[in-house]
Amino acid sequence: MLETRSLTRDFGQMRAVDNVNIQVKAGEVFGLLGPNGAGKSTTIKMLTTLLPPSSGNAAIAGLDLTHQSSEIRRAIGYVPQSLSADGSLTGYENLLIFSKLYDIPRKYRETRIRDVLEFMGLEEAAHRLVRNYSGGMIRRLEVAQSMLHQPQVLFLDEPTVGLDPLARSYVWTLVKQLRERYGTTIILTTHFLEEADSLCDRVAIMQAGKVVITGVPSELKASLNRENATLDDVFIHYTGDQLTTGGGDYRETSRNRRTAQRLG
Ligand SMILES: Nc1ncnc2c1ncn2[C@@H]1O[C@H](COP(=O)(O)OP(=O)(O)OP(=O)(O)O)[C@@H](O)[C@H]1O
Repeated sequence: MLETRSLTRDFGQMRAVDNVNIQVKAGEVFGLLGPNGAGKSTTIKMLTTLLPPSSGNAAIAGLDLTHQSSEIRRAIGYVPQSLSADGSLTGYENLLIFSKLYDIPRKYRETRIRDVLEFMGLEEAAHRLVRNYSGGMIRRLEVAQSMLHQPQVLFLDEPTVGLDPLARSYVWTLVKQLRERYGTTIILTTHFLEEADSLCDRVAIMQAGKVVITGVPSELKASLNRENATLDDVFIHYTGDQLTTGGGDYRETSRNRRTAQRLG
């Protein structure tokens, strides 16, 4: 369903994503993990056609990233880290705008909107202003927006950042159900490794732009040959001590805090 070939992105002298090769099968939940600044969001931005690669390419749903970007946009959904719902509109109105953006024929709009509202548990809140929603409800609305056109591949960039544990676990449950009900292939980034462990079929750990290891969480843990190894242990094993290697700059820190603040 998705394959990258030496996908690379430079910002000036800095190589943010360095020859990344990943393959994701149809219906998989695939986690992109890594410390702050590892290149996860930049990879997702390239795969969602928002940022052109400096070199390399990818195929998504059988489409070529470089030459078929508008077709790819129809085949994918994307929930960015930053806010993608309008607080001055109701949930229903936000969904209506997205259904028009996605060119969903008028006769299907109402049914699709009703379906995603029901799926995300937002029917009762549909006609309330989004600025009065909780952080968890906003995230669920954003996922609802991104699945209106029934995408084959859904990208979620830190879907649970800034949410309390209960709201987080609800979002994860919905992600699981999304795959089960619609067979959607899901590619997500997260810093919650325990959750990635229980949710993702496979993960790739990135550091300094490169994928350092890819695998099934249970196999990665077993490969450490340590009793009760966790995905945290795997992460530390492959990325080293982040206190000595940086771990995010001012721009990332302020962006993450803003995201956490608006959802918190
Ligand atoms: N528009 C940009 N201009 C310049 N540098 C950028 C830009 N976007 C990202 N970078 C840099 O690219 C590197 C990778 O950033 P990216 O946001 O992809 O990391 P990340 O793994 O998603 O981090 P986080 O977990 O904090 O979201 C970082 O060093 C970052 O400062």
